[in-house]
Amino acid sequence: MTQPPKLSNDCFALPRGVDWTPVDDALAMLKGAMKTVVGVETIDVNMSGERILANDITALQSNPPFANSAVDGYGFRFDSLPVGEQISVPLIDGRAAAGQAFQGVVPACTAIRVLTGARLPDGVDTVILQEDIRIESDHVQFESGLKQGANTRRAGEDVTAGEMLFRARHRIQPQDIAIMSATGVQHVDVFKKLRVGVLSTGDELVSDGNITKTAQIFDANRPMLLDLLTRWGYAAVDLGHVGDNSDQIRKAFAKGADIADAIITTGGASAGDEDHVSNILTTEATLHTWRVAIKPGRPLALAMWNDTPIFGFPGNPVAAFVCSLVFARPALGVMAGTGWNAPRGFQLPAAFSKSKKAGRREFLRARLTNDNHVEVFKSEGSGRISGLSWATGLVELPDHKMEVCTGDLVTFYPYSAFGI
Ligand SMILES: Nc1nc2c(c(=O)[nH]1)N[C@H]1C(S)=C(S)[C@@H](COP(=O)(O)OP(=O)(O)OC[C@H]3O[C@@H](n4cnc5c(N)ncnc54)[C@H](O)[C@@H]3O)O[C@H]1N2
Ligand code: MOO
Repeated sequence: MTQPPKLSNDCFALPRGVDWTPVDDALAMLKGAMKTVVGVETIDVNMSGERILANDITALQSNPPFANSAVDGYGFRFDSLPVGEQISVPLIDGRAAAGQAFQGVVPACTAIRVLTGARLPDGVDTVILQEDIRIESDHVQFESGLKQGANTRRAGEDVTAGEMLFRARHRIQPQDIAIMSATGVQHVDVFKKLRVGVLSTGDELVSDGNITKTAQIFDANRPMLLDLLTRWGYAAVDLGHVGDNSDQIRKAFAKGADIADAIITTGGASAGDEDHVSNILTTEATLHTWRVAIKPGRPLALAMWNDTPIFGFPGNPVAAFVCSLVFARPALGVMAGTGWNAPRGFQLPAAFSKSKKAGRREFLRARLTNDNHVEVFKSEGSGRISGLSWATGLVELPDHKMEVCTGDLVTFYPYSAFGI
């Protein structure tokens, strides 16, 4: 009688004889396989948040466009001032305010009222704060000691007309909209939004309404991933959910490939009796990588359905989330036009200790303690969704590492490193 295999009781063990793909190899494969698939459109700059520039952008005018006052005060020509410790110059009629330029030339050795943002009148190159003067007999009086040009902003001191603001492939942030607007850029050429379909699979799932059968659960992955994709600036396409049924899954893939540029599915990715996603992708699509040495997320499929990439992620929500950040994010970035963006992590001391198997990369839900150590969530269970909200990022334990001790430097990626 043949003996059963030795007990592993570790669904993350990397069994002998299976070709486990290291995370870096899977990422390199993805990087090589992806290309930008979206066209270009011209849009108003004020609608361009999170969009990806298709061309370089240069300033159409300088910022500031003209020399102006940085404060409310009094302006004069510096080198016309009388010499001495106490200075007194006549105040002329008129004033310069933001949006209301003074018409005329301020005579030498006189001062004029100026307000913050006012174009510097001709004949003025320096401004004194109103708090530093007194006015007596229509004269502005103050102590010497100012520098020429004080309290003024030079034309173009921030950006000059023609200067490069952003390179193509830059993802536009709110602050970018400010500098483009300030420098007269009103329209930008951006890549059309990448359309990414999200499909949940599993007989147990319920999307809306109430759970009616004893073995049903609410679909957590699809709303999470749709929101994630929206935050990344993509058009998230809800492909709904289908049961563990090959025909339904096949139909959903075909529909998804018609209306989206890429598809993320969750569930059915491992090799169980009802894991139809893996079966279909293995037999009917071009499967690029399968069984990646990562925890969570070991059973994951990266496949091409005709020309449409399908990311087949595990059903466990934590694994679906982590795999989306690690694999889908950079790959979708290439498809959408930003190029491959690896997350930037920080080396910080661990507030935890842990043993792990060599040969697989692990991502744990993590956050920073008050003294900037990295602490991890109490459980590694990849159905423990609440830990994703407890955490403020992920800690990455490298493939080769077997032991992490308190105080060891570990790589912490705040969620913002993944664009969320
Ligand atoms: N004998 C083994 N069993 C399992 C292994 C293994 O190596 N040997 N690996 C485990 C790991 S790790 C994972 S991850 C899962 C991956 O399985 P599937 O991708 O086939 O996912 P499912 O079985 O469909 O679902 C797993 C789990 O997640 C729940 N789920 C699925 N979709 C959703 C959703 N949209 N919202 C909320 N929860 C969802 C599902 O009900 C299951 O509980 O396989 C393990 N088993
Ligand atoms: O790898 Mo499974 O990834 O725990 O949830």
